[in-house]
Amino acid sequence: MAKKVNSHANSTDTKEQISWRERFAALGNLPAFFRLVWETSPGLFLGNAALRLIRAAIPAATLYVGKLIVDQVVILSRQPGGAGADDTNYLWWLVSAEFGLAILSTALGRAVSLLDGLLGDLFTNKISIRLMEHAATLDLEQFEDATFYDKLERARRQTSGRTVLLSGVFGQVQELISIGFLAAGLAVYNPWLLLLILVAVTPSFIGDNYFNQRSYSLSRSWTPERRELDYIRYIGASDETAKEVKIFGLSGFLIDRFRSLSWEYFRKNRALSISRASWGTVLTALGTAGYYGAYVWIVMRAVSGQISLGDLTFLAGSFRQVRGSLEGILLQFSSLTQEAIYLQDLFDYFAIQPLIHSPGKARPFPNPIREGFVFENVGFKYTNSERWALRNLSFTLHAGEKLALVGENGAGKTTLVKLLARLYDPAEGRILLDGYDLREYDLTALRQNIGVIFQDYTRFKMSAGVNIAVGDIDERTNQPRIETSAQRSLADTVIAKLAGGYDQQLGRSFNKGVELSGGEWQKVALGRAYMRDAQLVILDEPTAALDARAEYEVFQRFAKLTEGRSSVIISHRFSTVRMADRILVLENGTLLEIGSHYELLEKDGRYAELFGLQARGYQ
Ligand SMILES: Nc1ncnc2c1ncn2[C@@H]1O[C@H](COP(=O)(O)OP(=O)(O)OP(=O)(O)O)[C@@H](O)[C@H]1O
Repeated sequence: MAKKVNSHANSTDTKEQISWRERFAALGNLPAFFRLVWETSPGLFLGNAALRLIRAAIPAATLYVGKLIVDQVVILSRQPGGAGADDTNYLWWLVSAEFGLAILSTALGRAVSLLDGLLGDLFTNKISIRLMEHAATLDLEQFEDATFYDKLERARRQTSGRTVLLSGVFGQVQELISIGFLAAGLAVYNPWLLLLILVAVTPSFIGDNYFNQRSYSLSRSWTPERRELDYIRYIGASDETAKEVKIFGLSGFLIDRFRSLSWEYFRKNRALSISRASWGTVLTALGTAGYYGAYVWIVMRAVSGQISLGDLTFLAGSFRQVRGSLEGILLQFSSLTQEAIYLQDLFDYFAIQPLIHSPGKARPFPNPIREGFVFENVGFKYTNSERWALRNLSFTLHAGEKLALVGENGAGKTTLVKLLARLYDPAEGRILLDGYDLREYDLTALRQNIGVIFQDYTRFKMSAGVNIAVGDIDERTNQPRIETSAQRSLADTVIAKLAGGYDQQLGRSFNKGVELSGGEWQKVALGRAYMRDAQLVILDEPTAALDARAEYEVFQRFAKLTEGRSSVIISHRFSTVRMADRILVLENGTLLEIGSHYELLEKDGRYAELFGLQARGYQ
């Protein structure tokens, strides 16, 4: 599976240096990016573009009006005897026009930032939702892959940072149009001026590109460490870990780790920032020299009378603006390509496809299940592990049968359950349901028909009712059903004690949240198993935290309520296990023995040994 994940990876995944070709290639992500922005809000997108277009024309227009003003002033001042002072209508009209342009420019600037901000917020929400939607389609195995996590982390960072790219690209286009207007004016006087500008800004452009590339490489190569920093920050200051951090006195250890890791990153980043700032100063000075060279040329032409004073102000102003804008564009270009490369991470993440999915033409799920589940030589190995978690496993879980799984820690019990629910697919052999491979059935139907409560079930920091309703979330408003499920799992007595009843917020993270004890949480989580009419109910050590009386009662009820349905129970308590129709004993991922409690005792094998051990402990 890791191979599959990696095969989607961009080539930049494995190396930290990005070539120019890759930079330009990354720009290919822009159309897809703009499609996403467009889908976010066509209205805001169009409005933004239109306002920016108008704003792009303002600098050239302002400069031109300025030129007309200067020329007019010169004409009027040359009129004999101050006669010009009486003929100022045109002049004032020009001044008002320039004033109007200035006001318009500010207003448009504000409007554009407003639209940028709104569009950016909507876009961030949209990407966050897409991120979650996509995560929901992916395989559990993909989540357990460190490369995947790095990719997910980089993609997640895209959700907030992409608005920079948005206004960046829009700004670029606006600047380009602006330059077009101004350059046209310059070219009328002397096209060489344009060339001079290009030459003047090139050094700082190249320099900036170089440093952007290095900073991207640094940040990318530090993705795992950054994740670790986030993780340490979280466990160093979270309600879930506070207890152990205090008791074991872990804060010093955590802070030291955070300090050394973050300091190392800071050091590397600082070195880069300093050399970037120094080089930036030198290279920009070259650009400034180019500008003043051209300025001298323009001034000399004005002195020799070849151009008017108005022309001088227009040319000098245009030249300064074009240089500034061009420098901005070229600088932005390098950060734009960098942003576009970051975008690649986002699209890479969206491109990861789950390997576990429904077949094109799915077989209808049997209702009721007639024969049951048959494991045929099933073997499974976790991606990040060399060991077989399960191997050569063959047995049948008959329809309506109650099967208990027994085995030492790490024997493979939970793994077996995950294969039944198709959280993973076997690497070897196959699992049949009523004679057909599990992979031939619709995945959603399969999951709907299997209810699993895992030992590491999630304690959702939500209301008590929702914590039960997650067993069948579509029924979350079905209060009678939630309450019946709670009664069946003994959660009703827990909830009766809560001030807010079923609406009581659980966990301390949010306002007025109440924390439950381990056993109380377990009773609530167990309620999830009863929310749906699953044909196969699996409880993976569901009673480990329950007291003896509660456990006995839970299983009595469970046996009664799942009568006629198949169930799998994982437990280390033999008082529970012996209630099952058959018991499957696993050792190191292989089947050691299978049979009823009495059959296995008679056999006097591992089960009998373990049962004897526990029974003696109670004597
Ligand atoms: N996500 C995982 N990635 C890699 N290895 C795993 C993963 N989950 C489990 N394993 C390994 O697979 C083996 C079987 O684990 P499994 O959780 O199925 O055992 P178990 O019988 O349920 O144990 P326990 O009684 O402790 O719950 C163990 O060696 C474990 O280390």
